[in-house]
Amino acid sequence: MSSLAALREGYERFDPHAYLQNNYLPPRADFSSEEFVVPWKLRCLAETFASGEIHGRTLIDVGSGPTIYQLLSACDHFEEIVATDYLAVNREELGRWVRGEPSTFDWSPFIRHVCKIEGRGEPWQEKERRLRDRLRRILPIDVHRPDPLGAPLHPPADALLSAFCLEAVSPDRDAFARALAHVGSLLRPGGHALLLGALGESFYLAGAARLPVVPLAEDDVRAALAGVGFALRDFRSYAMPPALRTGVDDVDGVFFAHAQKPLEA
Ligand SMILES: Nc1ncnc2c1ncn2[C@@H]1O[C@@H](CSCCNC[C@@H]2Cc3ccc([N+](=O)[O-])cc3CN2)[C@@H](O)[C@H]1O
Repeated sequence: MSSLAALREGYERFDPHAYLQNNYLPPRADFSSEEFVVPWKLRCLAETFASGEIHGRTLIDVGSGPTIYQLLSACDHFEEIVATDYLAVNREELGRWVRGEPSTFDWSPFIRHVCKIEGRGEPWQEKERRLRDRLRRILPIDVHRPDPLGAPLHPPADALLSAFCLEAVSPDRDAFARALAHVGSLLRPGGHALLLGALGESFYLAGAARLPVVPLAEDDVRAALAGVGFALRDFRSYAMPPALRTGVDDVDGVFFAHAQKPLEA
């Protein structure tokens, strides 16, 4: 069986609720200190969007999984957010949240924290409403296809965001670089790409699923972005403290990269 086929089979056992518990409840989702990983991720995104430089009509989120936290600062700067994922169970989880259906994951601690660090005194319910209003499409995606959505995105995305997806669905660094090139084709020339991902991770758990991950070093991310011709604008990394090494994966750290697709193709 090819490594991609094995990955696809592994994802059939992916449990969104277990995944959310593993990564988006304490201890990792502890908002008491910026030393914890979730506040660090939210700050990277809030600070990047605070410049006002990144805005437009459409932002696409690649490999959204069952999470929306990654869109909380972005949603103020785009008319439409397009979420995507490979698994129907994740797309359905996102749809239930957008529709405000009961018994979906409680993202309010994340929304409150983002409103706090954005410092505009915005009631968190307004941010929640804005994201729900603007998250208008939830599409299937396969980053291993040259045309990940199966058809071009109209209009092309003005910005692309992807959190913890590409390294978790690529058997090796070359596949990671190819997936980046594929998703980069969804972004208009001059558009901004924001990537969050795992460093040094070789596996993670999501219920019955144990998924392989290509362990990346910072330079692998930089090289992949250079390889697709994107200009690196910002690169930050976070070292996972022992208290957050809970056994749900073997992540050494997290990276945040802000890059820009050149105007001329
Ligand atoms: N071919 C495909 N194309 C696109 N998406 C695909 C494809 N196959 C699966 N997918 C889709 O991609 C997946 C995205 S979730 C990937 C999880 N990444 C690893 C996990 C995440 C995580 C989160 C937070 C923190 N932290 O410290 O804060 C650490 C870590 C490290 N462990 C999943 O939604 C699947 O459904």
